[in-house]
Order: sequence, then structure tokens, then C-alpha cells
Amino acid sequence: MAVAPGWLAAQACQRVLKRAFSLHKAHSIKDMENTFQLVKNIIPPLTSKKHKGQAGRIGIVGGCQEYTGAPYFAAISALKVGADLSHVFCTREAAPVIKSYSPELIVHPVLIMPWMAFKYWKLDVYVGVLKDEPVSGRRQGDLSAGDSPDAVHEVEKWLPRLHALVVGPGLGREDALLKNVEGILEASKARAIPVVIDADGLWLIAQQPTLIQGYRKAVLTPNHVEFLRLLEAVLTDPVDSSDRRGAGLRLSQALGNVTVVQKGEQDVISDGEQVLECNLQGSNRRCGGQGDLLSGFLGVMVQWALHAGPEKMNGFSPPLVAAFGACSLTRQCSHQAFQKYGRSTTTSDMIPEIGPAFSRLFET
Ligand SMILES: NC(=O)C1=CN([C@@H]2O[C@H](COP(=O)(O)OP(=O)(O)OC[C@H]3O[C@@H](n4cnc5c(N)ncnc54)[C@H](O)[C@@H]3O)[C@@H](O)[C@H]2O)[C@@H](O)CC1
Ligand SMILES: Nc1ncnc2c1ncn2[C@@H]1O[C@H](COP(=O)(O)OP(=O)(O)OP(=O)(O)O)[C@@H](O)[C@H]1O
Ligand SMILES: [Mg+2]
Repeated sequence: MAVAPGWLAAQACQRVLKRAFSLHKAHSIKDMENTFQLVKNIIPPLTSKKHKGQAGRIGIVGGCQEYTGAPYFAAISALKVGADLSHVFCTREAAPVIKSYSPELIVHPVLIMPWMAFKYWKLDVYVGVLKDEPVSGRRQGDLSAGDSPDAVHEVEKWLPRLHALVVGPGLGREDALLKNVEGILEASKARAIPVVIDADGLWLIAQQPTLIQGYRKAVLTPNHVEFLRLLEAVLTDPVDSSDRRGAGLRLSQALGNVTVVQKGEQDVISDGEQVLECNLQGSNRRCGGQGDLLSGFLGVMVQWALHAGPEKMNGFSPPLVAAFGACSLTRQCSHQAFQKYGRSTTTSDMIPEIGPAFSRLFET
């Protein structure tokens, strides 16, 4: 008996939805089908009428000597989900490493601190002396654009060309670097650029919550430890963190309706008014880097959702819908990679799954 392709697609879609929401009593499968439909509504069509850049130009602020994988994962996932250009703003040491992972990334070694610029300047002078070059000549000439200590200004120059920023993956916690990031966040807010804040960016927010207070184009993506740190920093009254929906809702409200994506066995997403949960089956591998992929997806999707406008959101806020899309996609990639590689699965194995996972969730 011949089976219609449409029927097969519908069955596949039902299976994904059942996996997604079998554990969650508050939302019926119908509700979740609707939420997936909202994500589908924000995806820009691939047409011959567009020019490079229109599907998304994303900036990642992160990458230092210790951590080069995290900004790479965020930047490549932004491209693979459909952004046209992905920029990484990182420290000087991290730049050649990140570039060497992928020719597709545009890498700016601008997150340099004043003392580092001084160190490189001294090194250049030293090399000049060894080469028997006149020291005074080298002092003038050898600080290239990448050595500029004015990191905020260097990133700010690019902001008019970017649709969204992901701040934090692999950033590190050096005070001087975080000071730069404060300036970058202020400049992004002044331009109404959506920002996804993850990892060490959340460390900064825990020190200074006022930096994103009330900025509704900000989305925070804490893991378990980062969420507890934010709760402690932001809420004055005690809160039951085992009530993940209640705690997420309260944190978002206390931050002035910034969207909070609490990652975990279920991803709990709140904008202080509503709560969405993503239970889509992922995998039991907890290898590092999966959250970085999520932040890259979200950087792109939040911009798509804001561009699509509230009328396509059925009463949900655009960041909430975008976050649901990014969480679902991360978990689906993890699930697919795990089916192939089992215990040996690492985040790199999830990258080739992005295209098939996206089609499966959002193009059926
Ligand atoms: N390949 C890479 O370059 C990666 C770099 N990463 C970066 O690494 C930096 C640090 O991020 P992490 O998420 O590792 O954060 P932390 O360095 O704060 O935590 C590392 C791990 O230690 C454990 N831990 C920390 N504090 C704890 C506590 N109080 N109680 C119990 N367990 C605790 C948790 O398992 C946590 O995942 C960030 O810049 C992040 O982006 C990660 O994204 C992973 C991948
Ligand atoms: N117990 C779990 N069961 C299933 N999925 C999980 C579980 N914990 C986390 N995840 C999923 O893994 C992804 C990354 O979340 P995780 O908490 O590992 O972030 P992270 O610690 O910030 O990662 P990274 O190593 O990139 O910094 C999310 O999509 C989340 O849904
Ligand atoms: Mg993380």
C-alpha cells in the first residue's frame, strides 16, 4: 500500500511532539504544536530576493586565552542556523586560534586590556632591539588596530552592522575585560540591539544586575550554577529554587522582565509574565559546549522573532518564542548526535546535526 509523504511527515511531527511534551502536564500537545508553529512563523524564507546579511549578522563577545571553544561554538551555531555573517570579538591571544577552527568566522582581536597593550608594546620594542631596529621607530608603528586598548570603541564601530550580540561565551572573568563588556552592553542598549547573555557575561550581571535591568531585548541563558548565582544576587527574599517555574518567573520579574532561560533537565523560560517549558528529549551526555551552541542559536532567533513582530506571536513575547526555538534545536541536535555516537558524543558532533535537526523540527 502506498503511503502519502504528507502523512509520513505528520506522523514524524507527532512523534517529535510526543517526545517533547510527554512529561509536561501544564501544556497539551496541541499547545506545544502551536508553540512550534510560532517558531516556524519567525523563520525568514530562503528566497532569491535577499542580499547577504539580511538573514542575520551576529556578534559574539567572548574568547580569551583559556577558552576558545565556547565562542567558536556560539559563532558557528549562529551561522549554521541561518545567519549570514558571524563576528567574534575576542582577546588577541584567542583570535588566531578561533580563526583556525573555521574560515567562515570573522574574528576581531579587540578585547584587549590596557595592561595587555602595554605588554605587547614592550614585547615589540624588545623584538625591535633584538633585530637592531631603532626603538623609537618601533614605538610609533607597532601597535596595530588589534592592539587598541579601547575595546568598547572597537566593538561599537561594528554595532550598526549587527542585528544581535551574544555576550559571554569563553569571555573569562578578568576585571578589566568585564569593564569593557559593561561599556559594550551600554552601547548595545543605546542602539536597541538584542543581547543574549551567557556564561561569564552572567557572572558580570550577577555583580551588576542594573546593567540589564528592564531591558526587554535581553535574554539570559543560565545553567544550574549560574541561575543560583543570579537568584542570590538579584532577589532579596528567599526563594525555593526547586520550584523552577516560580523561581524563573520571579528572577525575570525582579530584572524588569528580561527573559530568563533556565537550562536543565527541562528548560524553563520566562519573561516575568509567562512561562514556557521545553522538554524535548535531548541526551544524557552533559559535555561542555552545548550551552554555547544554544546561545548562538538564540542570538539569531531572537532577532528573527523581533523582526517578525508581536502579531505573529499569539500573545507570547518574541524573546520567549525565540528561546523556545533555540532550546528545542539544541536538544534535538544532542538527541541526534547521541543516537550516532553514544557516550563518545561531544559538542562538535552536534554541529553537523544542526541542519537535519532544524528541518525535522521546523520545516516539516
Ligand atoms: N570549550 C570551551 O572553550 C568551553 C568553555 N566554556 C567556558 O568556560 C567558562 C566557565 O564556564 P562554566 O560553565 O564551566 O562555569 P564554571 O567555571 O563556573 O563552572 C564549571 C563547572 O564547575 C561546576 N561548578 C561550578 N561552581 C559550582 C558550585 N558552586 N557547585 C557545584 N558545582 C559547581 C559545575 O559543574 C560547572 O559546570 C565560560 O567562559 C564558558 O563559556 C564552557 O562554555 C564549556 C566549553
Ligand atoms: N539534565 C539534562 N537533561 C537533558 N538536557 C539537559 C540537561 N541539562 C542540560 N540540558 C540541555 O543541555 C543544553 C546545555 O545546557 P547546560 O546546562 O549544559 O549549559 P552550560 O552548562 O551553559 O553549557 P556549556 O558547557 O556550553 O557552558 C541545554 O539545551 C539544556 O536543555
Ligand atoms: Mg555555559
